[in-house]
Amino acid sequence: MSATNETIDWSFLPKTLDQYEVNLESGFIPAEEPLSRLPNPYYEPWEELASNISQYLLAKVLRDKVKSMPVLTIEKLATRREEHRAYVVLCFLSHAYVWGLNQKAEQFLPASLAVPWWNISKKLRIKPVFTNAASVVWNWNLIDKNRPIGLDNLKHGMLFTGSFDEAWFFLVTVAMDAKSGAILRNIGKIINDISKGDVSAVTSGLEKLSTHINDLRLLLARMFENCDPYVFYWRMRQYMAGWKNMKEAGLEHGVKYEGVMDEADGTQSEYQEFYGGNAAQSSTIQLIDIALGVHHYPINVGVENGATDGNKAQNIDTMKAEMKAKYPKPPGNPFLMEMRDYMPGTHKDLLEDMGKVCHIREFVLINTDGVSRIDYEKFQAEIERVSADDISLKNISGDDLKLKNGLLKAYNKCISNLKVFRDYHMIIVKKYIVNQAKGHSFMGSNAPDTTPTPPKSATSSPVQDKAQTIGNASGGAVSGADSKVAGPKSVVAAHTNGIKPGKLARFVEEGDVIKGTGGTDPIEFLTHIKNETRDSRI
Ligand code: HEM
Repeated sequence: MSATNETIDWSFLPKTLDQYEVNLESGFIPAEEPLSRLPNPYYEPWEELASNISQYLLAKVLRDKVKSMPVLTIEKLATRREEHRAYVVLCFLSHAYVWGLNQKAEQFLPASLAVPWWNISKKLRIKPVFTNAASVVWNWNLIDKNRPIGLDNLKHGMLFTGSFDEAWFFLVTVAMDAKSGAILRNIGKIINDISKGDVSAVTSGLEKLSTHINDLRLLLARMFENCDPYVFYWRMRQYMAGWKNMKEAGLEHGVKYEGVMDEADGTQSEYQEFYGGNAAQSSTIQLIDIALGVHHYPINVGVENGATDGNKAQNIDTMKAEMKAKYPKPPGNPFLMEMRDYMPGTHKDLLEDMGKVCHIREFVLINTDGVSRIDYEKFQAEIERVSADDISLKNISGDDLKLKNGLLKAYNKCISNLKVFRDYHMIIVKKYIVNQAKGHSFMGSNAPDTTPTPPKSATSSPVQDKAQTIGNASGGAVSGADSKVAGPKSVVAAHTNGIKPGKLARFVEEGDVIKGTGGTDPIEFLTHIKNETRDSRI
């Protein structure tokens, strides 16, 4: 790996980048590709199931095979990469076991999966549930080992369904998370430049960061190329779901990890409830929020609510102050903060430590006094907090208006691009979840116009053809070329002709809340997060 950090002094962090298990090429994505099989034959029972997961699901024999599998120890895992591989395999097998294929959800996870999964998760300091680390961070391979990570050089790792759509969903996220190498490098450089008081260098660092954020959006837009919203919603998504607030899917109390003992009293542990896998567990976007000082609050305490009426604003100010005391560093929103427990422990450490030393926003606030249109007093507290930490961010740009304006513009461009990224993500959520659940848009042929249009092939995918057949068979519910459907009931009718939706993949009526795999009401939650991003412009 080429050393790209010659000019960056990382001593502002208490640990080395190696200790955080990040690198400056692919960031949170490991420098060395993950193992695609555990080398020790002792783990053959896991690997045998792993290499046949979709076939065993289809034949409905996976649960029996898991039940007859021995309980293996994790003590024979010899390296960190082996530990990662073990976690990935156990995540996929356990979620396949619990959710099944068109089967009732299973609330008891046998010891053969539960015990090693619990232990390896503890060792990696991550939740024993399917996460972004399992599907993305430790679950890819390179086609050509001499070329860098990119969508044209990635092979998928483990999958539940074995479909192109699922592979693409994970690989797009790998490619996005791999951008965190350049982002991290850039943030490190900006922190160095701040300590030198070099406004021009900070400005150019922020300009680069705005480009990186834009690159993330362009990658996200490529989701439509090979991941069909129909397949995503009706076929894949259920496997990523967790067991918190999952009563309607048959897991009212969560899942019991058989053979896992309560550490306090040595008895069988109780039902466990964990959120499912979702990209809010990607450390990359949190790193950007931290870098830019974009603070998020619990729903209804957002910055955008502060301006409405006097009393409300006062209450909100109090609540905001309380939340800031509880979560002083961005992102701050309790759900986003909790998602850090679903990241590899070392990545969580980096985000926490970075939050303590990254004061780009405060630097911009101080050095754009007089040219920004903000009410300066409103941000006094933020600046005071930094001073209280004994960090000097004195005004070094003096009266140079050109420098000040350049800095302001570069910072605000980062915020705008992050807001556009979140706008775009919201479009994805509507297409991939909301429209599917409401039966408004059956297929993935309608990508938004704002970004590269999906290739023609996406409009005549095998899935779409299948849907047309089904539609015709059930009385013409699917209306021809653009695959729009009349509404949920007609699509339910279509489904009874072969495709059987699981409990999680289901239609909802107008006004019903559709949950994300992370368990949020995604539209309310994501609107809130993106409005706070918008309001962070200065
Ligand atoms: C088909 C594609 C995707 C869908 C349907 C989707 C859906 C969602 C949903 C529903 C949430 C709310 C949390 C929950 O309850 O699950 C969420 C949050 C989030 N997603 Fe995605 N997502 C997709 C792809 C991605 C990708 C590729 C990324 C890139 C890293 C990403 C980044 C995020 C982030 C960072 C959040 C937390 C909110 C924020 O910070 O803006 N998502 N997503």
